[in-house]
Amino acid sequence: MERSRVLLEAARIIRERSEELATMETINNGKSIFEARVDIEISWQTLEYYAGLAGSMAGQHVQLPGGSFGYTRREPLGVCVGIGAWNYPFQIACWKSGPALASGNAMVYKPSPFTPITVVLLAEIFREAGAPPGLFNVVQGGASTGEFLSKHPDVAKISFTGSVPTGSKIMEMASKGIKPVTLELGGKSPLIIFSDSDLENAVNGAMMANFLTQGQVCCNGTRVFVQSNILQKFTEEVVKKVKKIKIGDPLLEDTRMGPLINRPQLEKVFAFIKGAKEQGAKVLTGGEPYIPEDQKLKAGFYMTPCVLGDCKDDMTCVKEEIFGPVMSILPFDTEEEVLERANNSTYGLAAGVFTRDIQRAHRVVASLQAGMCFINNYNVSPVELPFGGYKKSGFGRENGQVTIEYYSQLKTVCVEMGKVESVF
Ligand SMILES: NC(=O)c1ccc[n+]([C@@H]2O[C@H](COP(=O)([O-])OP(=O)(O)OC[C@H]3O[C@@H](n4cnc5c(N)ncnc54)[C@H](O)[C@@H]3O)[C@@H](O)[C@H]2O)c1
Ligand SMILES: NCCCC=O
Repeated sequence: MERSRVLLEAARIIRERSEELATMETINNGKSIFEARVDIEISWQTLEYYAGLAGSMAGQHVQLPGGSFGYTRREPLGVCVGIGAWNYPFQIACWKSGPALASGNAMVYKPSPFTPITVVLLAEIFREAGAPPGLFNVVQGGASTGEFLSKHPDVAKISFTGSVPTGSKIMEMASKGIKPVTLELGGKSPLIIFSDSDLENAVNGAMMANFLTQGQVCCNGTRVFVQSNILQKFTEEVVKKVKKIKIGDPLLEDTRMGPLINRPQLEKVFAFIKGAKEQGAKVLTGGEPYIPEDQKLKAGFYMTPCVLGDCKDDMTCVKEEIFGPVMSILPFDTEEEVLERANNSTYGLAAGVFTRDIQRAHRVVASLQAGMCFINNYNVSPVELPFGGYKKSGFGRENGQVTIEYYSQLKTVCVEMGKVESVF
């Protein structure tokens, strides 16, 4: 209950300072203030949710023959390391620290060097909320700092959010110390639109699946499979909407797309688009540098959101995570065919299906190889639901009750009420 009170107070402070924190997050990352507000809301909800679970952690009592019994205790792991990506800096820190602290651990958190600011505010908030000094710590730095933390003998667990190659290195380092890891990695998720869908809903779902945070979202549904008989109509509607996305100063109320995180990321996205064209895809809209009129924004890393048509499954833009505002549209004919193609990926973070046929919706998600599946929506993140990947998208979960298991260990106590029956 003591942990719960600290988390609840931290959530209250975040709520109270939400406008300031959202503004700082926009400056930190470049996402629109509109989206940053949602991130901050999800963040305080996360702390509230785990505050609720903190007081209810309990073991099991098990009766054994002869009056003997056993019981289990759920115990903290110790010092947990959190290593975060730059796309959701404050929210990722809350997704990790909420369950870690609720379970009785301490945390050392390393944000991405591209977004170092807001997690420091989170550390101040935890202190103000009554967390003892040293319970939640921030260490700034890049790869070498992450490696130092991952190899440190005093660290009991590593929770990592980032790319597959770095995740693989983290796992290797953790294996040397036999440390548990949670890996929240990248994705190339399928979004399947059946022709019986509510078209407007499906188009809105595809927009949500591709263009939040300048397309730099791990679970984005970037492989949009559309049933052939609605391909033309769907594509026209998507392109119309994408052209209307307001790009510009992310601190302005009506902006929906700010700059990408940095120059290398922007160049990487352009290289994917160039490669897509060379492999035969057609740019239906966007994919160009965008120079805002406002003088102070001219050096920003802006681009116009892009839709690619005439895509094929074996194109690089369809197989690899782009991590930018680029949607690839792929036609399909049958359910069986689309399932096979959707699952033909080394990733398995998320997937979505739009259909009015309820049986089909559940049948399809049951066959999708993805940890987070959406039916008739995409990219909503309720803290009550576990989030995480299959295959190379990682393992372990964030959010939901199950995450407590990833931040604690189970001790079993066996109690003898009779005499020891020695065989010697
Ligand atoms: N599954 C999820 O929940 C989720 C959420 C957000 C982002 N992501 C993924 O993250 C990637 C983008 O983020 P990124 O570019 O920051 O990823 P990244 O792997 O380059 O870096 C992530 C973090 O790891 C640190 N790091 C880099 N090299 C390291 C090393 N050798 N040892 C220890 N730490 C190291 C970085 O400094 C950063 O803090 C994308 O692939 C995206 O899909 C996944
Ligand atoms: N909605 C937050 C998803 C985090 C992945 O990038």
